[in-house]
Amino acid sequence: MLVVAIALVAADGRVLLAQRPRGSRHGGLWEFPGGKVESGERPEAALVREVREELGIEIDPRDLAPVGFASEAEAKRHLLLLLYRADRWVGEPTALVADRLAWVAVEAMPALAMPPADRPLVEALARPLDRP
Ligand SMILES: Nc1nc2c([nH]c(=O)n2[C@H]2C[C@H](O)[C@@H](COP(=O)(O)OP(=O)(O)OP(=O)(O)O)O2)c(=O)[nH]1
Repeated sequence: MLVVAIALVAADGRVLLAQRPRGSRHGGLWEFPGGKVESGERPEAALVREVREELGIEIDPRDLAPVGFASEAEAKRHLLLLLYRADRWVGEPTALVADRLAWVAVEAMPALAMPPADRPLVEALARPLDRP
């Protein structure tokens, strides 16, 4: 299963997380907005579609930069999760699907309940901030 997700980075460095609806798989956990890539769909096009559906914002695919990926064995399938980042978008993100949204400092993410695959991605996101 190929999933694409986005780290929307605000001017103050905080990143948008979405809380998965209670009752769904991983319900209540905080994640990067995104979703499954459909058959024959370009990953970047899937991400542009997902943020439109879930957040009501528009992103130019040229503003998507790769951060890293996670490869995670699940019970009945294998999850390949690609994380991109974007510093530019049009519109104000709205919780159209998630229970709620929050702008979170990357340093605060390890304390949040997130799906296991997201842990290495949070580290990848934090890495550029470690540089002098
Ligand atoms: N969008 C997103 N999905 C994530 C993250 N981490 C993680 O393990 N996932 C998993 C949860 C879901 O199984 C899948 C995302 O697909 P989706 O959001 O379209 O899935 P869905 O609710 O339909 O869930 P399901 O069919 O797997 O039950 O990737 C993340 O940071 N962002």
